[in-house]
Amino acid sequence: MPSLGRLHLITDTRPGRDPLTMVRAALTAARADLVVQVRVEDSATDREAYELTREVLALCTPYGATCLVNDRLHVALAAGAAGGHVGADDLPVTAARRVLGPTAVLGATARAPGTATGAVTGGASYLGVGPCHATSTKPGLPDPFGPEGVRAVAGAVDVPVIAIGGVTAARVPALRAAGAYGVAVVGAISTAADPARATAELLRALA
Ligand SMILES: Cc1ncc(COP(=O)(O)OP(=O)(O)O)c(N)n1
Ligand SMILES: Cc1nc(C(=O)O)sc1CCOP(=O)(O)O
Ligand SMILES: [Mg+2]
Repeated sequence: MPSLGRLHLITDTRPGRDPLTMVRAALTAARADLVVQVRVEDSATDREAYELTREVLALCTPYGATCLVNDRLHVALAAGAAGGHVGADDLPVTAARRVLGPTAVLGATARAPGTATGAVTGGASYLGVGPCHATSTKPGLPDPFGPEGVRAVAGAVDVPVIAIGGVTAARVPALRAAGAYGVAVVGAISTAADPARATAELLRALA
């Protein structure tokens, strides 16, 4: 299984956003250290998800960066991505692992230690743990649980924990101290005036 990068950039495909420009900018700063997770709106078609994934892969490959696909594992496989990420409304982790095969990267969302240990037993290679802080990027999330929520999950598992939700460079040290291996962001890069610089700041905070 490939070693996992510490900085995960999740594509921002809300209306008016330009995910490919954001990915290009982040790659210039992070190169092989970046993991790009292709996440599309639920209303997007599989064809749109596939085409975006192929475009993201074409950007990532020359840098040696990793491309994952959120939710739609058939798109990940068809496009040739390194793996996928599933949560409570997606395929169960054991089924996702069967779909992707033994060597793919498989992320699973875990908000509590019990879910986390179950996901690892089912074959997750990393966990997305959040929301750590309040976020306006995704509606309907439970209340943020801060670094202490990350600590509870990280203490229960032996796979990398990727903290998500309202993550900024300034918040990275506390999340790392709580046991996060890395972080996943949307807004910290996609809404930054200078996305490449924002990426470099996140990487510095993670080092
Ligand atoms: C790294 C990471 N962590 C958590 C999530 C959230 O996944 P999920 O709970 O399935 O919600 P959606 O992203 O599908 O709306 C994630 N995508 N990545
Ligand atoms: C897609 C997603 N999932 C979350 C979770 O907690 O499961 S938080 C989130 C959005 C993260 O965006 P931002 O970095 O802009 O806060
Ligand atoms: Mg999902």
